[in-house]
Amino acid sequence: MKNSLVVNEIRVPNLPLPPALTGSEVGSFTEYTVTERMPAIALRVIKENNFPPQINHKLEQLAAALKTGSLQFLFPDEGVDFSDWEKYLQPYIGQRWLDIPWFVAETYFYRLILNITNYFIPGEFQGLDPFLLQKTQGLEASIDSTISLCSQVQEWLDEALADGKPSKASIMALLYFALWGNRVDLSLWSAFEDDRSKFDIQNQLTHLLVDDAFLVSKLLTKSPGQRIDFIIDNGGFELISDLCFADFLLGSGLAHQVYLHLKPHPTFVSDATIQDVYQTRDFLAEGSHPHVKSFTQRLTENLESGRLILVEDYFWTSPLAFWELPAALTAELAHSNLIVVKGDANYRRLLGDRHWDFTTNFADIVSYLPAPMVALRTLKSEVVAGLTTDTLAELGKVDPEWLTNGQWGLIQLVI
Ligand SMILES: O=P(O)(O)OC[C@@]1(O)O[C@H](CO)[C@@H](O)[C@@H]1O
Repeated sequence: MKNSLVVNEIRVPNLPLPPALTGSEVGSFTEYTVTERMPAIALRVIKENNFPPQINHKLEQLAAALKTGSLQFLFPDEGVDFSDWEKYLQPYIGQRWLDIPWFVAETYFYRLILNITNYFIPGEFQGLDPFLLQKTQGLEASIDSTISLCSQVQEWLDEALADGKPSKASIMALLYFALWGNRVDLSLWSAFEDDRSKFDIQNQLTHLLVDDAFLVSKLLTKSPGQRIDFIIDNGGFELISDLCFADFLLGSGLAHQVYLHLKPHPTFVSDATIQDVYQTRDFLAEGSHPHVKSFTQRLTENLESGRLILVEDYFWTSPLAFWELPAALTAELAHSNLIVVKGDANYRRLLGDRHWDFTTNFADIVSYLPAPMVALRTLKSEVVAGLTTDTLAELGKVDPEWLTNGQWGLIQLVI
């Protein structure tokens, strides 16, 4: 962990911290999210569930408060993190949702939805995922892509067995799938259906702002039998892409153990929990395609043997910056040979959701990490680091919405 500072036993970036994003930035995507997208998410919870009127009324009040209102505190519930949230919110109580750091507002917004819907209260709605309908629909919509990906992984595993080692091309392809997972459809496969190892990489590469995929494949093939840790993002096909990647890492011998770090409760609508992994496995096991069935059998074997380990921690649903990782989690991740950080919200956490100059050296910010890390992120928010001025000039010309439309990606490795 080069050039990181130690402050109160927490390693922080050895750079002055820029201000955090807030919803009060007029005309920003952050403002649009807090004033439009988040209220719509709260109202959709009403539509997609059968909560009683008193719960629905509180959800309507929350939706209305986001635009101009002030933060309300959690109603007492039995959530493990209840007292932590009292601490997190202390500096912000009474302030407008728009004026507090966006990452605090957003992580808290989802915790408040669970508070309102009695997720942590014994009774009819305890443990009920308010976003379950969207997660189920996402799974059902990804069947074709899942069959294609499981068939391709089977082919790559057979090749690795025959050649005595996995190909870098297969590792890179799985990195691209893990990156674009939440929008993959069959259009990603090459026009030549019979040669799926070359799925539409040309399109991928033109939309990658930083592509360290080859360097990651070199790191993974340098010494097989490693421990790889995934900081997981969304459920649905993105989770299936991550599970396929883990399947390949274990099946090809590149990894002897893979950890999946999941959310301890539903959040950000589609973020995956341990329960989502089992529900995804069970859903896929019901299918009849042989490659999907063998994938789910290997998944079960890897879970039962302890080669694939599912863990959760309330840090991943907290508003804390990645550099505020608790000591126990830092010590755990220090055992990893590579930490794979998935998605936009986890990337925002890596950077503390702050206004870094986009050309700031990415490694200088995330220098606090206890192991090598690769970020796989499609851009959906106005936070980024590690770009060149040429890239920025080009992007401004070709796509003014490049920061937030999810059409551009990063594979950024920090050793
Ligand atoms: O972590 P993901 O699922 O990739 O993206 C989640 C997210 O970054 O997307 C939205 C921005 O569009 C934010 O509200 C939220 O933080």
